[in-house]
Amino acid sequence: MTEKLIAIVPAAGIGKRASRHDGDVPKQYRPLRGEPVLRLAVQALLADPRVAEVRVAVAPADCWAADALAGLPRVVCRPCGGAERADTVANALDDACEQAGLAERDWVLVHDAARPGLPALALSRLIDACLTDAVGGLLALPAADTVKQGRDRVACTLPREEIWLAQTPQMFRAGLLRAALAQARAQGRVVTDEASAMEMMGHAPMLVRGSPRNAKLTWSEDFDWMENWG
Ligand SMILES: Nc1ccn([C@@H]2O[C@H](COP(=O)(O)OP(=O)(O)OP(=O)(O)O)[C@@H](O)[C@H]2O)c(=O)n1
Ligand SMILES: C[C@](O)(CO)[C@H](O)COP(=O)(O)O
Repeated sequence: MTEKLIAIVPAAGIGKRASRHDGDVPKQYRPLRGEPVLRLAVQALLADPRVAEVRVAVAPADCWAADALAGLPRVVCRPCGGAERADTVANALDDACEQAGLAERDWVLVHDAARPGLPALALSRLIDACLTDAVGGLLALPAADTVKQGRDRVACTLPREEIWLAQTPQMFRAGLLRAALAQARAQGRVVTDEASAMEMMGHAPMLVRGSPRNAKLTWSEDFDWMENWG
């Protein structure tokens, strides 16, 4: 592999939906099976030796990341957090270019700090698929249930063959992703994942099968079932 592959982990969120009380630590620092969620997410990325470095983007006033990441190899923690997830990722990409010489054609895996269960096989499936692709792609799960559209009442039933639920990591070339996030920001559009920004530029990211184990901790009760998942 001639181009470098690095990972960026946005970890600057406050975890509002997962907090039980005012003053709770953000969800990425809460323990799951005895380890901070962020540490588990970073370890999952480090499991693939092709990942040269994991750059964790935290809020400028963060006071938990250093402990959560202590002793892990190939990890850099940077105060790049922004107002929205996309701002954190864009800041971290700029920082990686300036600070670590990340080049336009290098590959970047963006992975949520709040996804501690990424299986090694799913990660290597994504990397294998994207390395030979012009654009890149993302892990996602095909819809398993019948899919309804509507708010309080069903407006229609959608063809589930075309519905995928986006996960992370999402893997793109650094230059293309930077341009896509900059364009979304300039147009005032808030994107919730990297693929959305790429789509707005006319690209069609590859859908690579993810894993139910790679679920995101979003709500407080997610900690209960993930803790007990054998
Ligand atoms: N300004 C932000 C917002 C989110 N994230 C990160 O993006 C990931 C996925 O976001 P989400 O689950 O929405 O986390 P939060 O924004 O923290 O959750 P909430 O919306 O409930 O506050 C998390 O690892 C979170 O730390 C980030 O780095 N910077
Ligand atoms: C990027 C993401 O994990 C894809 O599913 C997700 O969109 C991020 O979380 P949010 O709840 O949309 O903020």
